Amino acid sequence: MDGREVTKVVLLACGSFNPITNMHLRMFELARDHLQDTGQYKVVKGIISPVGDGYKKKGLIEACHRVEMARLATEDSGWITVDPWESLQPEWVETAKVVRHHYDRLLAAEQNEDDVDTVKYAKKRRLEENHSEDSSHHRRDGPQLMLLCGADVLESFGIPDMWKQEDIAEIVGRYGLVCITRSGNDPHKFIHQSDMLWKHRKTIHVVHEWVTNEISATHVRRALRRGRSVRYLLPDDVVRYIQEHKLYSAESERKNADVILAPLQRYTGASSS
Ligand SMILES: Nc1ncnc2c1ncn2[C@@H]1O[C@H](COP(=O)(O)OP(=O)(O)OP(=O)(O)O)[C@@H](O)[C@H]1O
Ligand SMILES: NC(=O)c1ccc[n+]([C@@H]2O[C@H](COP(=O)(O)O)[C@@H](O)[C@H]2O)c1
Repeated sequence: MDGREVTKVVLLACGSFNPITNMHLRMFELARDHLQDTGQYKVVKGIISPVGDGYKKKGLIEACHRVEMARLATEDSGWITVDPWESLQPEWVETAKVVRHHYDRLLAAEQNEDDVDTVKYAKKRRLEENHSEDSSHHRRDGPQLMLLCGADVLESFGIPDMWKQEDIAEIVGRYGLVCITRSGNDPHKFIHQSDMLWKHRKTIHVVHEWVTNEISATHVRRALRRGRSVRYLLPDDVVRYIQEHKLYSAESERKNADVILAPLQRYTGASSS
């Protein structure tokens, strides 16, 4: 240690997790190693937040199953947990709102710890109230919340009408982003080509996954539909759960097939057919 302060970090991953794969779990390990290697951060918790049914992505099975599979997958982890809040919302929730929700919960937990120390709490509250987009989050002495995602999600920031610009600015500027490379994506180039991401490049941590690992949930669902083994792509308990509940068939893959994805419905005013 060189005397620099170490910031505690909570990593939040939002996604379909349809179903959760070993790669989703590996993302957390890669991100933790990367951040801790800098000597600036200590990752204290990981949160998986499966999206709600209102997201209406093609083939998205019921949230209760996706949450339960994520719970089974993380049962043995000492630091990764599943949070069902987002999955229980009746409508799709924008990711910036999900991040805010978890940040508020972290603040509330700190507040409970600090209740005895009113001077310290008042100071912290003042810092929060005077926050600017860029800095308040990093001045707190409690854990910092960062969004964890794959490079495909970072590159989706560039899809017209998919994300609000102010949401992107809030996520990368106020909280921070950890992005795992994925084959077919070039996050460094993407950041370089975006003025907004370039401005916030110091709070975007790109983690290079050298062992190219293209496990995707799409690939897993396809294998299941065809009666192929998915063992070693998913935790054994998740494989058993899928078999017991007969999840993922040609029929489940047709779910939402004719529906416009919720973010596009919201921003373009388009309605589902
Ligand atoms: N192989 C991978 N490498 C890096 N990131 C990944 C990988 N698989 C999933 N992720 C990331 O995990 C998060 C949740 O992903 P999601 O549930 O959409 O999985 P997915 O495999 O991309 O799903 P689908 O194939 O259904 O689109 C996203 O941020 C996504 O980028
Ligand atoms: N505008 C937004 O906040 C926005 C847009 C698109 C996707 N997302 C989120 O990104 C994640 C993407 O998941 P998938 O890769 O499974 O589609 C989901 O958690 C979804 O809610 C957020």
